[in-house]
Amino acid sequence: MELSQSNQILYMSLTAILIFLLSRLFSLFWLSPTSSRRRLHLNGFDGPRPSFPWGNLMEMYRKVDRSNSFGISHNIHSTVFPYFATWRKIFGKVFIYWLGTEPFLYIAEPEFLKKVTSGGMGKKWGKPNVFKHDRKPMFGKGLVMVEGDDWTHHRHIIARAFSANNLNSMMGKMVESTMNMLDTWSNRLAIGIHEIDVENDITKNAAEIIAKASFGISQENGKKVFEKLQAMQIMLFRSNRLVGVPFSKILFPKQSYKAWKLGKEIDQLLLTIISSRRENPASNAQKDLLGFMFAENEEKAPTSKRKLTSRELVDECKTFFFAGHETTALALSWTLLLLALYPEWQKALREEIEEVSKGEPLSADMLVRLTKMGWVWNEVLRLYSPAPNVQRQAREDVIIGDVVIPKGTNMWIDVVGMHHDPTLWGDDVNEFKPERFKDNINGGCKHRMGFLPFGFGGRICIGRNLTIMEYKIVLSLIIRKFSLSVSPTYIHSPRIMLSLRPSQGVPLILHHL
Ligand code: HEM
Repeated sequence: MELSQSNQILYMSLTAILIFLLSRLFSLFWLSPTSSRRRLHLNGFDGPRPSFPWGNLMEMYRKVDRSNSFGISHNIHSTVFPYFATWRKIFGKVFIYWLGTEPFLYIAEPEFLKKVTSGGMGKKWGKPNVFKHDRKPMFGKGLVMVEGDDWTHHRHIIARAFSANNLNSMMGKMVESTMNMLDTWSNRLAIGIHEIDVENDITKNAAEIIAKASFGISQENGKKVFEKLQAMQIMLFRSNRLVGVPFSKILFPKQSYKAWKLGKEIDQLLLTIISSRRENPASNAQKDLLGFMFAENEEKAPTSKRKLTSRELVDECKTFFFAGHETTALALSWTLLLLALYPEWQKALREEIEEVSKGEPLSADMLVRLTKMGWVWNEVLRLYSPAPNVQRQAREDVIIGDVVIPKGTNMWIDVVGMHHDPTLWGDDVNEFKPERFKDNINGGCKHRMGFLPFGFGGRICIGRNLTIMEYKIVLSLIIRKFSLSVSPTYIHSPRIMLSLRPSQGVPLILHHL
């Protein structure tokens, strides 16, 4: 009798817990998104109808033929974002769509973007939590992800580590890695292989450069970190995550476990590098970002100021690797393709390099004088922006006049959409015309927030000086030595895989000059 009574109590308690959990889940994943949707709708934001629990993901993942069978067109927006292109025709340049149960405010209208983010509004936006979870193995609590006072503190220390002097001291590492890549290209040419998938090699080279620049790979542990970071990159890249869908991680347990395990190994190795540098201050003086952050952290920061912990330094090293190498490699790969397509620009840049360097090795001062290369850089970032979108999430209600963007709403800025918008750039928007940047740093865009390859506001990319330096060095070394033309096997198939990639590689035909 007593036993059955205690069984009954246990049964009732379990039922109560289950009902409580189910109602919490119901409220979190159904009631709360539904009420957000109603609020957004009342504030005039329309958009495609979401379904539970996918939101609009099913329409977004629908297969479309993305290859451009009619030759190479730079009019890529409807190829890379077919769903946005369709919804824009119906709902305009600002609307709401859903990733799972997460509302996203789509923006391809720079004036609207300015209104909701400028002045005091900037502080109301953070980074979307939904991506923080998804990208944790890559960025941890590095600069890309932190917010508030933590962000100010990290940004301050890291910005100083990225000073012009520090960056200049890294030039040698960039030249060294690139020369090794070019030697392998020469060897292939010597045995009659002229077709090279430059994207593949450029990405490996950029990964090596950023690893050297971030934490050094001359020692065993550095090399291991580099290899594991590359393995993680490939794995995360292959994983098809259902961002925003509740519990979607449990659908991919093997990948999640592998990413977690690799992440732990990388952390451990980086922690070992950091402790060995702490214990041996002589090796601390290494000219890489970790060394520079150490210097800022340990020596220059007043003792009263909080320092970056070893754990935070680990996350920053991973952040530099993931935020820095693929983006730079893509800018270079798209550039090589465009220079192969437009030999007159290849020639112009080659002449400029010779004029500036007079055959001498490049110095930091010479890089600044490669102005035409600067126009090409901007034009490539405009047409094929490696970072195709910028995101934020409202940390509190954002009120502009009568319109309220409720706390928790994510913002998705369609950079590709704005960079290809004829109302902002004119009828030649889809043409490769580097000279549009000749007398205008905004390339003649009618709105200063219409050209955003590096994001905007306080969170603008911290690595942009490093990346342009690497770009100019690698590109100069390549076009000084080789002529480039497009291989008949090239298929123009730009695709979004986190970044904007040539999904079938960039096979080019190379010849020694
Ligand atoms: C062509 C190359 C690159 C492109 C197109 C690019 C683009 C971007 C964009 C769009 C953002 C987001 C800005 C925002 O949210 O408003 C960003 C942030 C960031 N980038 Fe880059 N990036 C490049 C190279 C690099 C490199 C080489 C590094 C480091 C070595 C780097 C490190 C970062 C970091 C740490 C952030 C976060 C900044 C913050 O939140 O304060 N990036 N980048």
